[in-house]
Amino acid sequence: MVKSHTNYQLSDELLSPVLDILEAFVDPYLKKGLVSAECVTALSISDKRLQLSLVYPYPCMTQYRDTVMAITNRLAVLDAIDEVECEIDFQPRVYSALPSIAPIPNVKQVIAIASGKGGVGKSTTAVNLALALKAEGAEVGILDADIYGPSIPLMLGIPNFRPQSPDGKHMTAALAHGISAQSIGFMLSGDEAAVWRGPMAAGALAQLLNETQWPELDYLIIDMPPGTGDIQLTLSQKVPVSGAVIVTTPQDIALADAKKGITMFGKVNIPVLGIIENMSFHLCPECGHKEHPFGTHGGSQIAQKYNVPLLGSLPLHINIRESMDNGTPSVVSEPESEVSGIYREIARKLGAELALQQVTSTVKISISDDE
Ligand SMILES: Nc1ncnc2c1ncn2[C@@H]1O[C@H](COP(=O)(O)OP(=O)(O)OP(=O)(O)O)[C@@H](O)[C@H]1O
Repeated sequence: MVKSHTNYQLSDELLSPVLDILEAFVDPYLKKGLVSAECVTALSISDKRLQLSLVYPYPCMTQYRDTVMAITNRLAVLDAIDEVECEIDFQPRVYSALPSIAPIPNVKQVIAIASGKGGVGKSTTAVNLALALKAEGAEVGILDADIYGPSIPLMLGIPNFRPQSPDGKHMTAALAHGISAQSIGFMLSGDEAAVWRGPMAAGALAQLLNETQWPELDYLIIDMPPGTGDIQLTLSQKVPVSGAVIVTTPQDIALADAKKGITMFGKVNIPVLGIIENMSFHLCPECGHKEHPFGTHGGSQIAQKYNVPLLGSLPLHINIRESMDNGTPSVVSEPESEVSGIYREIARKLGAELALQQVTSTVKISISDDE
């Protein structure tokens, strides 16, 4: 069946085997064939040279080369095709789990990164994840909503940035390592925000979010304040969030708090896209021995119990801390390292989970239309 968003200019005779081959290529993250996943947008042929356009709903630029090679090899078995020219693009939709809240101008999707408890590495994960999404081809911004300990200015190496207001209404965002950033830490000195009560803090954050002049962004990452209290709840109700991610360590206490986080997002109808287990294991730099200082399998157990994906597990690694302290997070300072590979894998999974959420919500709408 030819869908409205597709432009297939092949004879029926050729179209059918080409689509069969593309459908047999199952995307590892969407878990569907490329045709069912609606990634195949255009097909044409001239002089036995097939032109194929793929549009992914999640960013996966580091995989393009392998994907093109694999597809080309499979299509080359057809006699009618001598060469394949494959163009790949990434185009997320505008999507919020809370459609009653006005969208943020220029921002397609908002991802809240939360933790039930402080110190589990939420900000470290949020920053590396934002940079990993960028490395996979997305335009990304990050809002430091960790009002009682804004750490993103230091983590991105821009502690002295001060927003400007060219129009007297909006503030500029900082640009670091290719991503945009805004933080209460750019405006307040020392502990000024630490004395704010919940509603004041949530109000200030909503203002910071809405009054920032964000450039065109595919994803805005919000580094939430740690915990599951009033500020987090209010913030979740004021921001058009597309989905949330919970960062935890495998420790019992952190896991108990992560469960509270899942429950909190459930209350405000924000889907939890997955759990990231941080400081999951320690690799001895001397002998390579793997230790589990905070216990084992905690993240995967709660992921299973609450039926949310475990997006990935990060080691406790000195380079993660040191590169953050230097303002050049692992994903940019050591792009070829195993740790950066884990962050990029999580970024692809997260983008795909968001895309799948939208499919689920579209299905719900079309069912009610038929009634
Ligand atoms: N996987 C890791 N390996 C080594 N150090 C880490 C790792 N993750 C985080 N850290 C370090 O742990 C400390 C706390 O991390 P971070 O500030 O990201 O936590 P947080 O959960 O955001 O804390 P809070 O919520 O209190 O602001 C930092 O010094 C950071 O560099």
